[in-house]
Amino acid sequence: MMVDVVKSSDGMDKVILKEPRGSTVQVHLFGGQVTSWKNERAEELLFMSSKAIFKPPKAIRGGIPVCFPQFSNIGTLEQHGFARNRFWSIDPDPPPLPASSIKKAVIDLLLKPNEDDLRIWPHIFELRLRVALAPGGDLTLTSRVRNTDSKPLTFAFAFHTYLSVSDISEVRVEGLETLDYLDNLSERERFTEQGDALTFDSEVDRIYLSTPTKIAIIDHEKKRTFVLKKDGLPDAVVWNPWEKRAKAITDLGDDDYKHMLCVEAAAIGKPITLKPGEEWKGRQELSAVPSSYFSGQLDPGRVLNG
Ligand SMILES: O=P(O)(O)OC[C@H]1O[C@H](O)[C@H](O)[C@@H](O)[C@@H]1O
Repeated sequence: MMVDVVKSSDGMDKVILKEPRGSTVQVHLFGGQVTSWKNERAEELLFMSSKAIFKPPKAIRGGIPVCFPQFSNIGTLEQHGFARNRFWSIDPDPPPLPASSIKKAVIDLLLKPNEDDLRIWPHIFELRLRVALAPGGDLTLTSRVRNTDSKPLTFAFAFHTYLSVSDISEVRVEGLETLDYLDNLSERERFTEQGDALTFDSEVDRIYLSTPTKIAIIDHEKKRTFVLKKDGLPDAVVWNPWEKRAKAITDLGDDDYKHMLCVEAAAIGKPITLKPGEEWKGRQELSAVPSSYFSGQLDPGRVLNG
């Protein structure tokens, strides 16, 4: 297991995690943002925009930005909250790892409010992000928010995960059937998903409420399935901007929408409230499974129930 800190003169310091079979993860201290996750064949599993800007103070378009303490424009703060636009620090003395994590490459990042943050959001807190790469390449993100203030703290949270897909028209998402969702494209009106798996042929921007803990994202062309497991994050956002909106997003290439899908473990429908001294924990675990793993037969039922 290797953890390297790479200093950079442009302020974009990053951490590289490596496991013996060759998978790697890259985390930028700006935004506490995972910007790359590669399997042992060095294939990138996360989407990064062809026009991504690696320059503060704007969040990087791709990878896994953290939305905290607000999701989208649901609140008075900047879109998706300020955490993704701040410099985080490395915790040199993190709490001990559970025995099951001993073989992982791990880094703990911390975000505490600065004076500007306190002016716009008067709450003292500590947000810890643990990024862990397991032998074999599974990527686990664990966030902990501790209320270190003397009054209650209420927030929303999302791991805004941009998955890399070969062709969005060939992608299917399983695990969200029959659930209720808020449609961001119609003023967050509540709808119920029909029985079929989710496929894509136009813009999608939905907050699925109280989802199962496993979601499968099946990329037919690549013969690859991403399995997203989550804990403490009841909701799941699914977003693809499609052609027209992609063109309006300055740091997204015109055709980039074809190769990305955001599936985001989140707590939005019921914001989290912590009493003074309390701590909340949310976890998102990602694995990429080749379809040949299921003897050439993609069987998302097995992925979801296994
Ligand atoms: O452009 P950003 O602020 O990064 O937001 C990108 C997208 O994030 C989420 O997925 C929201 O549901 C979308 O409504 C939003 O467009």
